[in-house]
Amino acid sequence: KEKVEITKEQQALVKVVVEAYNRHQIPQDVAKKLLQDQYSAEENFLLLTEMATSQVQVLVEFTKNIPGFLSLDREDQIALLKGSAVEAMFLRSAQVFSKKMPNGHTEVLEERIRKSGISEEFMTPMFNFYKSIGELHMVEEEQALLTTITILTPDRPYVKDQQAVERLQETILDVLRKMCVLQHPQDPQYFARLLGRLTELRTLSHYHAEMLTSWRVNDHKFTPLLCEIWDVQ
Ligand SMILES: O=C(NC1CCCCC1)[C@H](C1CCCCC1)n1c(-c2ccc(-c3ccccc3)s2)nc2ccccc21
Repeated sequence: KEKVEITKEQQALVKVVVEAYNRHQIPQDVAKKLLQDQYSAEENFLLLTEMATSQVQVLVEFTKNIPGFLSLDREDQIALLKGSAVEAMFLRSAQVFSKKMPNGHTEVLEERIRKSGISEEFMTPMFNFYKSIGELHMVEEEQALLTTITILTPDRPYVKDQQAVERLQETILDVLRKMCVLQHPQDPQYFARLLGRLTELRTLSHYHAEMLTSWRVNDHKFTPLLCEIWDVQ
């Protein structure tokens, strides 16, 4: 039975990433806001564009703290941000949805999202993903490292030096694998299941542009930043 141990520098890396992840989180209040009132499709669309815009800004700040990210080619940094922003948004949404809430609140939140204006056909894949993330009961280190692994995906469009990104991603994968073994000794498949969620996340993210254009509102207005990130308009 191999003795798994996290090295000093790996501990330091996790600390930097988790602190940055927690520091750069948009206020959790989106769930609270949604629980307070039932909004119209227009108000929900506006809320999403506001949330998404601040999430992208937060993501940029977060990546500055990923060891090695700023040493990548500058255009590759942009390509990684552009390529992972939607996935990071769905992953964050899943984590917000899976947070422990008082009895009945999750059901209300689900109802509000179902009635938010997103067309029906996307609800099943979206909530299947949210629930599969919830079932993992990830600790915050796992959430932060999984988001980092998503950002450091080498095969995003327009990435030139894929090897450099692969090296950074492998560093994070290695420490996450060890943490999973230590955190979930009874479940040797846990790390594999965690990575399997990233495949589900990529599939869900394929629908994002259609989810936006089919939102039940008359006029779909996007900020220039979101046009960049969301491949719309
Ligand atoms: O505010 C939100 N998400 C924030 C994004 C940034 C990070 C924090 C969370 C939205 C709201 C949904 C209801 C209407 C208002 C917006 N949200 C979603 C999304 C469903 C579809 C989404 C999407 C994204 C991109 C493209 C096409 C579609 S996001 N799932 C949630 C689960 C729990 C709490 C909120 C949740």
